[in-house]
Amino acid sequence: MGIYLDTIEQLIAGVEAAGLEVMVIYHRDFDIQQKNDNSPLTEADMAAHHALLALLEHETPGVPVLSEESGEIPFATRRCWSRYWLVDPLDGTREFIAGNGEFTLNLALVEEGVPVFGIVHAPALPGGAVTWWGQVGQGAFRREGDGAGKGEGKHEQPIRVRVLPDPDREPWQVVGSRRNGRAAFDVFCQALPAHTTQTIGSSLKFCLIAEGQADLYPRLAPTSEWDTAAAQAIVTAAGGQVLEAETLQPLRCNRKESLLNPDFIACGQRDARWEVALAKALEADPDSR
Ligand SMILES: Nc1ncnc2c1ncn2[C@@H]1O[C@H](COP(=O)(O)O)[C@@H](OP(=O)(O)O)[C@H]1O
Ligand SMILES: [Mg+2]
Repeated sequence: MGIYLDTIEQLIAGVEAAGLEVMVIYHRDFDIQQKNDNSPLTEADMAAHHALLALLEHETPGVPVLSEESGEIPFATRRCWSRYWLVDPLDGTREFIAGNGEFTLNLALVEEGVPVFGIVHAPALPGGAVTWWGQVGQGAFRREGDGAGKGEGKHEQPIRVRVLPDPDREPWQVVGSRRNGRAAFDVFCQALPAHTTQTIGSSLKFCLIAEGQADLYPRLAPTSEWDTAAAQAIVTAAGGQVLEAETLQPLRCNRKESLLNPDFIACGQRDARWEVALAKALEADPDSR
């Protein structure tokens, strides 16, 4: 079913506007609270949450919305949703607090458990704001600018994953979290052919794969469905895949009571050499993961 182009333009404009609200808070002092799971929550998470909920209600009235900052919605209710919005208003809250710019606003449309459309907006990158978006089967795109004229003027570029290079000629590029799952990431990398690594916060890791700047993102540490759905749609639309680590089947949403994802790997292309490395990392002592 997906979503029409004119609605996509309105949604991107709305996400950029929410990004501008977030940036106002980023540049001033802000409150930080602790959530029940001990993760931090800032004023910016809530400002983006409210802005994105209002946007979705306006653009697609009647389509249910699940946001990281919504109250819990029982599985008995959600399992009846054939189509819904899954929102992470501010992914990389710890990076937002650290002030390193590696945070994103995330909007995914999920149909029958499959993320089919996604927007990831990074308002605070060193070169200025960037938005990635993609619709499965119709391509993925990258545009620069914050929606208010800053950094604008460059055309939207179609993006595509890159062909996995011969590592003897060009090392594979592997991306990982700054903070989570470092030990398992290292076990995985040790079993790979020639490669370089980069750590970066939030769903930006997937966007690097979608635009062919990275080849692999192994995630052998917890995430929730809102952390991955928008970026999975973009990676898939760009020709890549996001696969459960154990089964190498595409990651799916809304299949169970818990919203936690299994371990997964995002890739531009499958290759037996990294699949062996992944199996080794999964076999490693769980305490080191
Ligand atoms: N123990 C845990 N359980 C569930 N999700 C976790 C987690 N530790 C980290 N995360 C998720 O990892 C995200 C950060 O990813 P990364 O480490 O790649 O930057 C967080 O996003 P939020 O900032 O939206 O909370 C959070 O959802
Ligand atoms: Mg998140």
